[in-house]
Amino acid sequence: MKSFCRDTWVEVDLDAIRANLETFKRHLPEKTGIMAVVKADGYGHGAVHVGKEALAGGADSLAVALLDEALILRRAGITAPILVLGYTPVESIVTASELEVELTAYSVEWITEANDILQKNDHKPIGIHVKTDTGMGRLGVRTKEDLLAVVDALEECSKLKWTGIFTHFACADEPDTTHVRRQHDLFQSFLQALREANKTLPSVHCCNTAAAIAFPDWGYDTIRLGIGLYGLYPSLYMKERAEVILAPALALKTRIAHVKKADEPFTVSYGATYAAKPDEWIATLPIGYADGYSRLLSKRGEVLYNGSRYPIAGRVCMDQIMVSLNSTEAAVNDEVVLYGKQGDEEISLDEIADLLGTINYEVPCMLNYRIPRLYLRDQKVTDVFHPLTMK
Ligand SMILES: Cc1ncc(COP(=O)(O)O)cc1O
Repeated sequence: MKSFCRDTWVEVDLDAIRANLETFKRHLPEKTGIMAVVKADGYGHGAVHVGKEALAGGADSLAVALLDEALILRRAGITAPILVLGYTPVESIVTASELEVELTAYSVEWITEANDILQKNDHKPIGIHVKTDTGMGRLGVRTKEDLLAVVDALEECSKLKWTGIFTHFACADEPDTTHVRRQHDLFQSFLQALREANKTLPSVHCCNTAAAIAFPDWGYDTIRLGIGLYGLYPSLYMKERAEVILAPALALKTRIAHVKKADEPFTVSYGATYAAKPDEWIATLPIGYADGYSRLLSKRGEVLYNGSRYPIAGRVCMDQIMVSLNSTEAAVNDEVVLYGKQGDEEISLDEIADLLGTINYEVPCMLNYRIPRLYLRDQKVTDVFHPLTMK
């Protein structure tokens, strides 16, 4: 029995995930590992399936934003190292210990309190990656003095092990490299300060996708590969550089739920903002803004049918959209592509991002629990996960 009852689905090509990983492995120095970033449910692609595929393809570890996201991966049987990149409230430290997940820290007070909590009931020790803020202005220590104080505090802890030091770049995807080079110089000065204090450095990492493409020799021990793993470029500039060729892994598809030909003019959707012309075919598709298909695509977005582009007619509804097929006759259950390729045409996530006035990262992250994910290998469905009906 099919595990979902509405003919709208995301397809994730696991061969593309694997190929993108291989592309970065070839691009990077041999000694540099890959930490697959699968936060935000794998940028909307499905953290468990993408995480398992990345690890099978040679990634050394996974990264998430939240401890709760690490919990889902552990529940799915993933035993590989997982780093939580964001802030974790110290009250959750026991959960991290039980899950054997590494956390990010940058505060002596947090470190001391975390260690006290773990010591109280002799919990398992956990690994800590120290975050340095070299110019992202988000999380991390900002001075050598604070960095040394944090590392000294860690070395006093019996339940916290210093296992990493990292920073995050704000502008690595831009043509002007002034900011990213300034960040990297500062990061290097932090590393030098630690060496001068006779500290043995643990795992060192600083590159996201953009920095891994532009500065592969900044790979250090590992890179944190996010958007590139999914076959998307961090910016148009990085796409045009084309130093690495990536394969988009995600497609969004649906089937026509209803179709009619206008014998006489009629209006379409809320607000009656679109008037169907005589002999125009209007198809209704079962997807809407409650699925994460933005209402901002009203009257702007297009879909692919029989390998051609057709415009959305009127306003995107909560659960449905209408498209104008012009004079093209269609039938219920015919397949329509909302994101992805059909024949020689493609509606890319970059195109959708432009229409929405955002970046490609956000587009797949918007696709939510109402849309099942179908995982493909050799263009055949090998697994289905439906967040709405499967726990
Ligand atoms: C700390 C951190 N590190 C790495 C990433 C991945 O970035 P890309 O998706 O641009 O590769 C995100 C992030 O928040």
